[in-house]
Amino acid sequence: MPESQDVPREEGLDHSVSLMREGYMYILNRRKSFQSNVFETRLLGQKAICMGGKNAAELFYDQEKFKRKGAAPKRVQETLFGKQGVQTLDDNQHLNRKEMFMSLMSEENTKKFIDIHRTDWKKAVEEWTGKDEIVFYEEAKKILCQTACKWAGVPLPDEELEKRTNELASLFETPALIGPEHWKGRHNRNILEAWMKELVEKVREGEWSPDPQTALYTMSWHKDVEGERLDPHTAAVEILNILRPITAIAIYMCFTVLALEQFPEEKGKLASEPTGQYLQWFVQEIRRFYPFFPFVTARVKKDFTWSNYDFEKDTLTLLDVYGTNHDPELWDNPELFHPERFKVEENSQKYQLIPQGGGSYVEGHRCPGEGITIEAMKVCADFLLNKITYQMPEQDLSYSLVSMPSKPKSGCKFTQIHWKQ
Ligand code: HEM
Repeated sequence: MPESQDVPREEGLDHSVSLMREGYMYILNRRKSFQSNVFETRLLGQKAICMGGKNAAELFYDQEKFKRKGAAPKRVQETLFGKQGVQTLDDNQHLNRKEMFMSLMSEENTKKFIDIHRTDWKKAVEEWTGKDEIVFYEEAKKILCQTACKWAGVPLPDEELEKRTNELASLFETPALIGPEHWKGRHNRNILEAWMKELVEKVREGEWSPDPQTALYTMSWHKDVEGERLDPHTAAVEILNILRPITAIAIYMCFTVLALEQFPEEKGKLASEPTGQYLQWFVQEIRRFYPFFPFVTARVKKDFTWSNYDFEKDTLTLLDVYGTNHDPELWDNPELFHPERFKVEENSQKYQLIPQGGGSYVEGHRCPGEGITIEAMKVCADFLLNKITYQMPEQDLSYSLVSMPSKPKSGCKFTQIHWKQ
């Protein structure tokens, strides 16, 4: 599909309803029917540009051309992101904040994360073996919430685990819902921010001393571009920017279960390749193949022309994340689950495989948690394949391409869980 000479325009007053109705496929459907990787439409009562593909991703991550200020819809800020977080910053302020996140992702800290996570998995499996049935999604969220809090230096008594897991999960489960279900997410954000704010104040007053490598310590003492400490609310938002997405890896873990169920031949391939290379490809393919983020948003920073199209300052712009990962121009048989496609290194390129954003980690808005997401998924695959046996009773494992975020409908029920001998 060309970045068209005449960028097509979707006629009509507003297409927000179509976006909700078509979900992950909204942009790709139109890119295909317009035969163009860029088109203009109207969303949320304003003009919007939608684009997808490798060249569009490269353009979208050009910090000179796009900004994030004012780009996230209110319902997303009030649940998923929070206000004043790194997602909403530009230029030096963003760089300063992003360096703070990246300082947590060192090799040593990643190793610490993996060790904690393995321990939490073992503890959880001990409990599962005494139960008739578990819903894997619910259990994975608890394991991840526990790991996230330990790794971030946030104290979490066992009796609060379920409550905090549910609160954190509602931040990513409710942004696209309507009515009371959505308001639950907003309410829980207020509760969680108050919890984190109190902890930051305790750290600053010397009442709680987390390890200096942790998010709680780092965000409590971080200084912004003016050399000032973050206000406690902003520090709280950023600590939640660690705890929430780690808990959300449960969705990818469910898709890991599903991939092993839908494509059982993968088990043999994973078993016969001891170096871990195939596991890396398998995890990459899960992140490419299954839906998570449908798109990401920005606004045009200043007027510019690209492929004969005039991008006007402040126009809302959506980059098609799901559609780029399923783009027939970039992927052979994109609807085929085929981990071997990652043998070709270019396929992991920074503007092609973009389930967690594209471009640079430090200068751009690409997800800083990509590395630990991949590691957590590998730990999960190792437990499912090598450490435990389980049965999956009859259940609805289908997933929707409309509800966001999507996951297998049953949540993946397991019975007869045992340690592998
Ligand atoms: C569950 C799997 C995850 C998915 C699907 C995911 C996806 C994404 C996406 C699509 C973006 C936006 C990129 C953009 O705006 O251009 C993002 C940004 C971000 N993610 Fe993740 N993420 C995941 C896990 C994580 C983890 C584990 C962490 C932290 C430990 C994390 C922290 C962040 C932060 C702080 C940002 C904002 C970065 C910035 O604006 O500079 N994410 N993620």
